[in-house]
Amino acid sequence: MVSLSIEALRVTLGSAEVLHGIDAAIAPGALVGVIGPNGAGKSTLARAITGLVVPAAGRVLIDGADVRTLARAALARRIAYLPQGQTVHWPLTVERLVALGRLPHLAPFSAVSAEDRMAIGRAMERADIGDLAGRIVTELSGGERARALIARALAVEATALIVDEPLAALDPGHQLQLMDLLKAEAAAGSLVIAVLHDLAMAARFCDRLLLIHEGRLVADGTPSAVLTAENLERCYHIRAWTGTIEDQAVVLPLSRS
Ligand SMILES: Nc1ncnc2c1ncn2[C@@H]1O[C@H](COP(=O)(O)OP(=O)(O)OP(=O)(O)O)[C@@H](O)[C@H]1O
Repeated sequence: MVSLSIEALRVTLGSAEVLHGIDAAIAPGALVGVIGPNGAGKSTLARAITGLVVPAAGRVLIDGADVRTLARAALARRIAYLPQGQTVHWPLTVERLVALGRLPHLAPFSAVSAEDRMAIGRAMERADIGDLAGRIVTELSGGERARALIARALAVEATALIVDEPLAALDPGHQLQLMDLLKAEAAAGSLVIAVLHDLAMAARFCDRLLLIHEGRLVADGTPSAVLTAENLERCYHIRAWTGTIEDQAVVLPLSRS
């Protein structure tokens, strides 16, 4: 069972320290949301977990191994990562793009196997993009492209999945579908972390929220424990209505405070 441990993590970008000592242990089975205002350090945390930024201090362990010591391909097989606002510059078909998710599994110059093709098919089905398979990625709408990129991350079939603001380009139906999918991935035993701006989606779907503010983890717990009036005021400077509708948690930002 995959496990992730973030220990006293400090990250400096340019001349400024952006993360000031984050500690968290994350296990599979729960959908973990990372929330916080713009510039809080959420993407930097996601990048540090995936070994893309070097900590100034502290470390990130996956299954007890420091991510900085793992070879890129080995790490890419363990952690699938969908960065924020990713674009595609090459006129690939959607199916070819999704197939790129299998790269960490391929030996140099080897062909895609039957197992890879099955993983590609599963990913396309889960992201609901079967009808886009032959389309050229650069000719897709923003939301269609976002779903194709999600499928590429799913095609890795890694034990951990980290997605950074995956809802931005999606319509409400596909937002709900993606959150259902992330929840199902977690329930099936994956370690799933989603950086989210949508507090309503975070409240409704996530089992645990990490609230980052000015580079510090200021709250860590269930949505109702984290999305308190005090935390929303302190970190987002907003007042919000929180409650339940049809047994679903709802957070509705009302005004700036
Ligand atoms: N390459 C860089 N060099 C210097 N500072 C950077 C760099 N990248 C990010 N930062 C700064 O680090 C801080 C954290 O950025 P980060 O992208 O992690 O925030 P975030 O919480 O993901 O924000 P958002 O919600 O706006 O995406 C910000 O103040 C940002 O300006």
